[in-house]
Amino acid sequence: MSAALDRLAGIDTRLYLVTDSAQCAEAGRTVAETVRSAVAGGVGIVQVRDKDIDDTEFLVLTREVVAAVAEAVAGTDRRVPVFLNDRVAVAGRLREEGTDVHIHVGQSDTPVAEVRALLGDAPLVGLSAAEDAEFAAARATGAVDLVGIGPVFDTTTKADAPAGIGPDRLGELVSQAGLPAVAIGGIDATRVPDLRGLGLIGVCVVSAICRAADPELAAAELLAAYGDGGAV
Ligand SMILES: Cc1ncc(COP(=O)(O)OP(=O)(O)O)c(N)n1
Ligand SMILES: Cc1ncsc1CCOP(=O)(O)O
Ligand SMILES: [Mg+2]
Repeated sequence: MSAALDRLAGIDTRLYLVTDSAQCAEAGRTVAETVRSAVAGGVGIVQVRDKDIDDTEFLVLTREVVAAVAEAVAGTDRRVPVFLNDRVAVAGRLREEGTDVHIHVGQSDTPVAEVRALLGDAPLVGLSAAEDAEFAAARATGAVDLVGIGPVFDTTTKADAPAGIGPDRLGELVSQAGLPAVAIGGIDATRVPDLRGLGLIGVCVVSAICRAADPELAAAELLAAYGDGGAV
């Protein structure tokens, strides 16, 4: 666990934004504008997620997001990593160009060992996991930096998501995980207090920021409600 935490050094993991291009557009903003504002409000990790565009469009979108993060952190010592959802080939292309991007994969996506074979040791790798066998397999690879557990609450953002597991079950899973863990699914500022003290390194949101009238304010409110996450 401590080796995995070492690889996250310097990152404020408490608030992790996963982007949704359609939700940002409905709110009247680009993804990049949303990310710039949310990072200014305190988001410490960004994941680019869009299931409706091809790799070329995803490459362009990710470049915009990387630039938005750089603008938001300019003049500070903040390290705000950008993860790509699935798209290992796009991540490889960006890394070859010298852009420091990272990868999040699910259980049905490119296997973690393959991600490492393609991208090497440097990028952070996140994996969705929700049961003991998945955590054990993740630990056995020695290649997973953090796990995403959820949905913790019901969500409409991810079409194929199962029902929320609730904070109590989440707490059990976090203690089984043996890896740094973030929670995802249906999280907003009213629910964040229920996720304190569960041993998480942070919470992930999509709609709570992408649909917000003011992403900077939404991020600041989420962080105020989460605080230090509660004593681990
Ligand atoms: C941080 C984080 N945790 C979980 C997920 C879900 O990933 P996955 O199960 O691969 O589902 P899709 O996001 O690909 O629909 C995530 N994206 N991020
Ligand atoms: C990508 C993903 N994986 C599990 S739930 C989810 C979507 C979470 O979206 P929201 O924060 O809007 O409920
Ligand atoms: Mg996936």
